Amino acid sequence: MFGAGTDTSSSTVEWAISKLLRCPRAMAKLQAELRQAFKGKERIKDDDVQNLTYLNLVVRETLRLHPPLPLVIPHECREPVNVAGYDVASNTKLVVNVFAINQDPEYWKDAETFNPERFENSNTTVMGADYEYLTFGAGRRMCPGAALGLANEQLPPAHIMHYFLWKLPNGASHSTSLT
Ligand code: HEM
Repeated sequence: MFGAGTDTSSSTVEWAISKLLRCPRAMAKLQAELRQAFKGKERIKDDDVQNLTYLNLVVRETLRLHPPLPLVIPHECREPVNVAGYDVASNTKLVVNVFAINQDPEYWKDAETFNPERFENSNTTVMGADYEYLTFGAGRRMCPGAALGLANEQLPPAHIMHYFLWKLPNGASHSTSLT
């Protein structure tokens, strides 16, 4: 529980900052949302960030491009089954490549681009109902901490982006810097 619930969140916060640094448009939009929401507030609390639309989109898009578990925990098949036309023998260990699925160009336009707005009018849920977004897995073994995980991702980036101005060091360009 500790492993599953800590590294997942901290790596996502790091990726969110990295993505925003390379996408000044999204960073400016997020900071505008935060400044508007926190006007006059001395401290930002959990409750303050739950309904921030753009922050939520940034987190979802970061988790699409950088799932903390790019290959989910292996699952072992207990009996022979046929999945989507593929025969899977019993005792086969299956490893789902979430990283590849989350960026499959068949389902995602400009799949590798960081674009939080793609979720604006989208019905894709992050909770395992849509198999093109598998960051939390799906089915009966999907992540039981998904709601907590998502909630954990909101406050740290909100603080970091609200209280500090960020830019790449030594004049590095957005397109060439490493992520
Ligand atoms: C961004 C945050 C998180 C992500 C992306 C994430 C992702 C995942 C994924 C992909 C799995 C494997 C699903 C599968 O095997 O099909 C998993 C399993 C699990 N997660 Fe998370 N997780 C997150 C946060 C958390 C938190 C906060 C907790 C608990 C406090 C947690 C507890 C667990 C546990 C116990 C399992 C094993 C479930 C099982 O095997 O039945 N996770 N998580």
